[in-house]
Amino acid sequence: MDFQIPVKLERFGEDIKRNELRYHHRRVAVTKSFTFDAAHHLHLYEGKCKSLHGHTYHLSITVSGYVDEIGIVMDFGEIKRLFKEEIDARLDHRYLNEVLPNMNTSAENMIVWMWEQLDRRLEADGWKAKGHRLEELTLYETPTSRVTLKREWMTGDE
Ligand SMILES: Nc1nc2c(c(=O)[nH]1)N=C([C@H](O)[C@H](O)COP(=O)(O)OP(=O)(O)OP(=O)(O)O)CN2
Ligand SMILES: [Zn+2]
Repeated sequence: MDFQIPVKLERFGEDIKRNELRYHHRRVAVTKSFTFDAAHHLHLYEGKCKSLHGHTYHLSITVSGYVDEIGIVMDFGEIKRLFKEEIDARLDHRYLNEVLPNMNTSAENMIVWMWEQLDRRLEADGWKAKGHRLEELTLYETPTSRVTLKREWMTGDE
């Protein structure tokens, strides 16, 4: 039996092709946000945070790259996989002073450590060779306290 593509559907396909031509190779940033829970205390700190306590941390990861043939920069699911393997698997429901023994577990120190893990992983998985870059991380320690790290501050391009 002959199958005919309806004219309307054919036109839709043409529209998609035109869209590809227009947006392919545009650099766009994609962001995905996550939470994890952990306990910690601060050394060299006078105040309540020198005692053991916990947070539900919120982390937003932003990666930029070129829009590909199907119209995406990086699957949000892929960012989730990086987060799960590099951050969540190591920090969720852990005592941070134990799993990050060489640093004081301030939000500032933690976000630089997270940057190093994610950036190394983008390199190792071949994303950087395709032009992808880690652009920005934002880490909320509480709903009102957050730290931010941008690519230019890590590379000295500011
Ligand atoms: N610059 C930083 N200051 C503080 C950090 C830090 O990592 N970097 N950490 C802490 C404590 O670990 C803890 O996060 C308390 O933070 P804070 O915002 O003071 O939390 P509160 O819930 O008390 O905030 P309020 O909104 O004022 O109730 C301390 N400082
Ligand atoms: Zn804290």
